[in-house]
Amino acid sequence: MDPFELLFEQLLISQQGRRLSRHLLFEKHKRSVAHIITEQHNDIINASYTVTDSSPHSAKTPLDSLKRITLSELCLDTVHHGRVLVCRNIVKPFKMNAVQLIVEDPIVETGTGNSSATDSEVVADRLSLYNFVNFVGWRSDVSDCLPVGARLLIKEPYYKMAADKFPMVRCDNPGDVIILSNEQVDMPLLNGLKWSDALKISYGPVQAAKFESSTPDQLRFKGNEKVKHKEYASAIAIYTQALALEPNNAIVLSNRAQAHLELQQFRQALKDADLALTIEAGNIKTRFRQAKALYGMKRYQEAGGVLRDLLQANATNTGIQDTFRRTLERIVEQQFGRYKVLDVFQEARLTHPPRLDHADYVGPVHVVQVAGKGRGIVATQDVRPGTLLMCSKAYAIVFKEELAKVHIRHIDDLPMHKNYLSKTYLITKIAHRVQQEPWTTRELYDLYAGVDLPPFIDQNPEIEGSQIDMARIEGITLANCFKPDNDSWKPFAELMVTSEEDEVHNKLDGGAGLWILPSYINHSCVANAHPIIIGDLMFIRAFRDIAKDEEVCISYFPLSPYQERKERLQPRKFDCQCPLCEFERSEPAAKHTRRHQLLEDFGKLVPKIGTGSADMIPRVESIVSDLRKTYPSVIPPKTEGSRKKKKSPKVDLGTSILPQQFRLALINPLDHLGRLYLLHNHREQALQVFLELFGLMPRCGDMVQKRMGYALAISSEYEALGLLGTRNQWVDVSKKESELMYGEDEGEKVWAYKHSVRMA
Ligand SMILES: C[S@@+](CC[C@H](N)C(=O)[O-])C[C@H]1O[C@@H](n2cnc3c(N)ncnc32)[C@H](O)[C@@H]1O
Repeated sequence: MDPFELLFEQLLISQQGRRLSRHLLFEKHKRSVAHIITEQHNDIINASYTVTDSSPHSAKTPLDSLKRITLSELCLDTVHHGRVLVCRNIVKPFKMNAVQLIVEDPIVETGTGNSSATDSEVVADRLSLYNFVNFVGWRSDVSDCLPVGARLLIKEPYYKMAADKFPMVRCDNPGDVIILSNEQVDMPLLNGLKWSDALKISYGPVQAAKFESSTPDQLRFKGNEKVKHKEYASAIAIYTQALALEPNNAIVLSNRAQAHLELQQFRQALKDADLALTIEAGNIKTRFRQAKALYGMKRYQEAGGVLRDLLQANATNTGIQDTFRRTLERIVEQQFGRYKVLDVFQEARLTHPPRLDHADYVGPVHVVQVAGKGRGIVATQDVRPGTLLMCSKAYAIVFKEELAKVHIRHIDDLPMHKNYLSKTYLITKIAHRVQQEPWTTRELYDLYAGVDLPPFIDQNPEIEGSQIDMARIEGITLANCFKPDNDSWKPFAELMVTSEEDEVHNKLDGGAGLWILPSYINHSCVANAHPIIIGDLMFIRAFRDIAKDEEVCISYFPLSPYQERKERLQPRKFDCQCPLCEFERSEPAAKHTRRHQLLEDFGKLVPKIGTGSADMIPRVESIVSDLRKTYPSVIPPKTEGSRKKKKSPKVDLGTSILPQQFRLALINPLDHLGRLYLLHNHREQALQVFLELFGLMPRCGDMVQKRMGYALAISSEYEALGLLGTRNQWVDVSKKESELMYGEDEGEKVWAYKHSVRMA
């Protein structure tokens, strides 16, 4: 450390706990910027989010009712309810975990021509804007959005001691920060206030009251440059400055619409395109942008109308043709629930990350109150197995492949589950979406947020401004997120407890996503519906007949023995009342204990079974035999004699769900036994085991997927025995299960595709 730095450090330490002087504020700021530049963290996505307390502050009082407070009046460790801080940014801000600025108070004009303070006496302090998720990674300069001289209003500011033991003004909710535009300088709150001349001294001829002095054209070119470099947020900020000078500039409006489209801010894009078209109605580029915005907002019919008009005048434009074709496909999906599932699968394999362009569909279901469960979903008519109940695109999603670049940075004493990369990143993504699209806040905040948070009660159909309530977003995420997985379904329910566990889980972290309508579906171990996630789309189909007004349930985890299911539900704090749970609860406790013991013994054998040693066969057979004895009506295993007859048993499609059929503890050991038999060429025994396994698995939850696999394994064994008729019968059974999962039209196609992919 050079002598100057040492001296500086000592100075800081001696000042700890006290407000930093302007000079030290600037020094500290400069050092942080230098640190960011050296570390070059721009490509790392910082997934940290932060809440100040268990319930982070977000101001609810309207601005008009707030009274001004100055920096010098702020008290430590206090949220200043009913107050608003008027301040001005005096540095190029940077972003680490938060956007960091230095702000100063205005000067009060006394009316005598004198001011209440001289420039050098004006109080300045640090302002940290957390959860400003516009930018990912670290940025040494974010002055495009918060330029030097920008005037800010901070609603109900929180003044606290930062980790470095110096105070700062901290704001957790971006909705509490108002960046004043040039036009807003006349608001009553600013009456009698003026700003010091210090900026001119530090930054040369900066106009303290203006963002930048350029012509609209200069700003447009500058904005276009930002677009070229894909810096869309900055481009929007610059176009906005241009529009402040020339509000009816149709080109700038149209360009800003394009920048919004790039950021998927469709509503803003539409607003700009609509306005630009009132000025210049015939502009094809702007009309096309308008259509794209409508498409992005899932207003496919309207988008189709605009595109049809455009095509009449521009029949050969391939871009418009392609968007029109896609729009028609979306209309069929949205209105009739007709998806080309196989195409969706292939799209998911080819798109990285697989965020797919498809419509949402709401089938014959709606949300109602369900006794003892809060809200739930019921069928609005009788539905058949395989019927698509809904298809939903994730509100936000993090795929496994995106995690490599994600980084978690610890700020406060974060609870351990926040170390779980994908959940943490998902929470910041959700916050980002709320910030970008505040009109989606209501549908998000209406979701169940866990036992500790009361229902969201803001009655506004559209919540004004962005209300980033990180505690609520966190609660909603933890209560409702699923793990994405092509062709799988695993809901994501576990909570992290220890750091060692986090380590293990981080390695297994497969991403996380939040889907709005599916979040209303309650759990049943013997669920009648099942979600399949392809890319960021969740398809939910009925697996059995569901009567009108019957509740639609999915299983939140794979079907497993009672004890395991009970443990999986424990963090969710409810007891499942499904017929299977009730049946198993009614069994004598001794049976559960015995099964549990046998499964533990089996668990210890698994590593040895993995070696494939033939010695393991009698050991597993013995455990299976003992497990059978713990169930009431055990089907006797086939005798050697009956197997010799090579008669195929009747195909049981398992459509009835009787709790007594569930001999779940047998599944895993039998699966291993079947594989061991195959490995040692005891094919007939393997066949008997697969047949039994198929019979053990009723049509619910993950069992359907497994039934498809076992039916196929059975068909291979019959083929080996030369019983081709029976083989074909089992191939058909396997395809039938696929139809349940992917629909009658597409089930067989997907089945063929999946098996060819598996073999490739
Ligand atoms: C994904 S949400 C389902 C929708 C929720 N019921 C609501 O009102 O928004 C999960 C929460 O619903 C409740 N829940 C789900 N299944 C349940 C069941 N079988 N019995 C009781 N409560 C259940 C639990 O509170 C659970 O944490």
